[in-house]
Amino acid sequence: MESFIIEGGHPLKGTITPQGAKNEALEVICASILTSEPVRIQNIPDILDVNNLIQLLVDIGMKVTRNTRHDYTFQADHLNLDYLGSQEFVNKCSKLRGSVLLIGPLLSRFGKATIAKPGGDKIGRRRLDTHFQGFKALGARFVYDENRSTFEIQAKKLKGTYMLLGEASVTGTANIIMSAVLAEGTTTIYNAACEPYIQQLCHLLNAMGANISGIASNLITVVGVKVLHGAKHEILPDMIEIGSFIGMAAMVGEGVRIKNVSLQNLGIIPDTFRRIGVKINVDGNDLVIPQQKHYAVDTFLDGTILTLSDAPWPGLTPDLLSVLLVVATQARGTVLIHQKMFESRLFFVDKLIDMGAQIILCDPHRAVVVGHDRKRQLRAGRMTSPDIRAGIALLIAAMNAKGTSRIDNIEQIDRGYQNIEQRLNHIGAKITRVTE
Ligand SMILES: CC(=O)N[C@H]1[C@@H](OP(=O)(O)OP(=O)(O)OC[C@H]2O[C@@H](n3ccc(=O)[nH]c3=O)[C@H](O)[C@@H]2O)O[C@H](CO)[C@@H](O)[C@@H]1O
Ligand SMILES: C=C(OP(=O)(O)O)C(=O)O
Repeated sequence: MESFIIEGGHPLKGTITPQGAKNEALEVICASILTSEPVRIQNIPDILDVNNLIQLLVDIGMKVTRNTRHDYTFQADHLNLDYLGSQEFVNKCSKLRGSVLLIGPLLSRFGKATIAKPGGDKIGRRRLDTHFQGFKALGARFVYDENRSTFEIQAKKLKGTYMLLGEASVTGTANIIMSAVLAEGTTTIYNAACEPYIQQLCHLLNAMGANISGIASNLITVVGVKVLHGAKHEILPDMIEIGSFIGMAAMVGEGVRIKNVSLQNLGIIPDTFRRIGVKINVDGNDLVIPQQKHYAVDTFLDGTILTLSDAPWPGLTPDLLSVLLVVATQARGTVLIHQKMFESRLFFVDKLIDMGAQIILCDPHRAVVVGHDRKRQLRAGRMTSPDIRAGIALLIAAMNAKGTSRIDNIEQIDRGYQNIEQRLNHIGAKITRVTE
């Protein structure tokens, strides 16, 4: 097991470039299953979750060529679907959430798939109902295999239909779109998720010959086609990593430039940081976060306490609330963080309270943060990373704290942040990776 040792109090200064987006990578890599021709994908982040998914695809028989570190070609001309029946496949799926994204393309192209319990952050209930709803509406049948705790899913021919999703599930929408592209007739998906991850998936699928419209809205229309072909695609910068960098630049920065952020795809993220007082200057496609002695949390127009809550896109992504929360601990003012989607994502605030932050955890979904306005520095501590975003939030707290902190279970952080200690050390941090 690896840990980070963090010497607090070293400011960040300089330029940092975001990696490609984890959640988009998981979707578009899986889309390559839909054709026997080569699909080339650039800007793939070199992170645990993505590498585990690529390994899973290799195990199924995908030909994978690594052109350069972040540039791959995938070709699914001879897949070994028998592997889906192995226990090894089930075990590997349980390591990452993204494994659930294999189902749509396999069902679509080969008429069968296995639904094994996916892994991912333990941040509360993570239902797959929306995925099932979509597959069922398209005509798939499910058989539960008690021995393996999997669902075997089959469909001779998927048929397009209208569906109104129970909730705007991100991976659910991706799966349904990938099932519908080769189905017979037209599929209309209402209450679809429309994150940039989904938009990018649709652009790739259209480049492969699919017929998808309504991209970026919650009403997606997919007219089925007979066959898809190869294409080339570039993954967007990771908006969650960009948000994490904005947070650390505000709290421990002395002037940080975040390069090539693709501003138009960040949605409400920059303005949300501005609401807790963070100054963000836009310079072309870069964001520049100046050093700020103090930053003050806004109030609502009527003077009441600001609430930041998550919502399906274009609302605020839940994946940045932990970072916003930690940044608020040194702001002037008070903010209520309301994590609506997940019920176990705020418990990490106990660690921040141990470090001296003023936080009231009202219930599993809501925490009130009363900022110190930098009058009291956080204390160093020993902690463990419960999930990927709490992990990065604790890392930010540790960089800000007085003394040396330790974060265990950093595999959680490595799932989504590429060489994070090297990249942060390059701009001034003092973080060491230790193995124990
Ligand atoms: C690999 C991947 O892409 N993971 C992302 C994806 O996970 P994932 O696709 O697994 O998450 P879903 O969008 O399915 O749902 C997330 C949770 O929110 C709830 N829910 C969802 C939609 C809604 O309108 N209301 C609601 O309450 C669901 O019941 C579930 O508990 O989307 C999540 C929500 O943005 C992100 O945190 C994850 O980083
Ligand atoms: C929750 C997340 O990841 P996953 O869905 O892979 O668990 C995340 O990226 O914040």
